Amino acid sequence: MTTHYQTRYAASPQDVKNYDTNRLRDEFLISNVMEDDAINLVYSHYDRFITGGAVPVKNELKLESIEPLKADYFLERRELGIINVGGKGTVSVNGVAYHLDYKEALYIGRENKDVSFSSEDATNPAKFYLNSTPAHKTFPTKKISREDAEVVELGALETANARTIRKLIVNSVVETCQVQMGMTELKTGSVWNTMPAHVHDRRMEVYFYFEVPEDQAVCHFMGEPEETRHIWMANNQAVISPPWSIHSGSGTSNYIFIWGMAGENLDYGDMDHCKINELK
Ligand SMILES: O=C[C@H](O)[C@@H](O)CC(=O)C(=O)O
Ligand SMILES: [Zn+2]
Repeated sequence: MTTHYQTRYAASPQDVKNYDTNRLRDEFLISNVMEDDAINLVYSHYDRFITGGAVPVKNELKLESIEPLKADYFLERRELGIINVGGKGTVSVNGVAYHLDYKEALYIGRENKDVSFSSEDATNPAKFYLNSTPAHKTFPTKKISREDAEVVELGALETANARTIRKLIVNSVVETCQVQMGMTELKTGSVWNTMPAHVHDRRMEVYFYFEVPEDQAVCHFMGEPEETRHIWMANNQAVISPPWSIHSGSGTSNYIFIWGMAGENLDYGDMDHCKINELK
């Protein structure tokens, strides 16, 4: 068995107010995303968004359906976004090979039966980060290289939030039903992401932190703007952000993270910003 999955249910902000540290982590933190020779998946009831990782080392890994989908194959009614955060690797889609270098992305449309993952070099395996959402239509599979990304510079060194946003799987770059993904890289000396924070009640979001140095951590903030909580996170961990929650982090060093979203619209800019001095 190389595929493991967990189910996470959706929670009301009224309930989450009462969660202690462990309960908050059990509901929202995804601690084991990347495991050698395994596909690890978390099926969230927020927009039925699946977060996962595939790390082929000795063997090629096949994307298999999981029980909650009640589908003959994984992408029967779903689409999939992938970003490689490891060594060079290949995603094969119905026999067509897509080579993904570090930080390159692939969008796979609905109804592709055979998807498998392999690494070029077992000593430096590919680490495929996966986000999948229900899809009503089949859009073409497309590789998105670093040059294809829409790039935005945000923040400033003075406020420790200077960062580069690379929109990889967004509707100006590739057609999707609902999944959107991109990558945000903090400049050296900058530690704050998504500050000023925002919410978008129309979409849930998942953050996956990587390139966090071994002895450092990211303190991720969640919750309604007037009722925030924090989750300390290590390298290669993901966190689910409910639609009603802010999603913003501060690291003890700089780091990179992948954001993935799904929900009501595909409008990246549709955010309700919070005033920094009004956060509680
Ligand atoms: O809804 C959009 C997402 O939260 C991220 O793209 C925000 C982000 O990467 C940042 O500001 O650092
Ligand atoms: Zn957001």
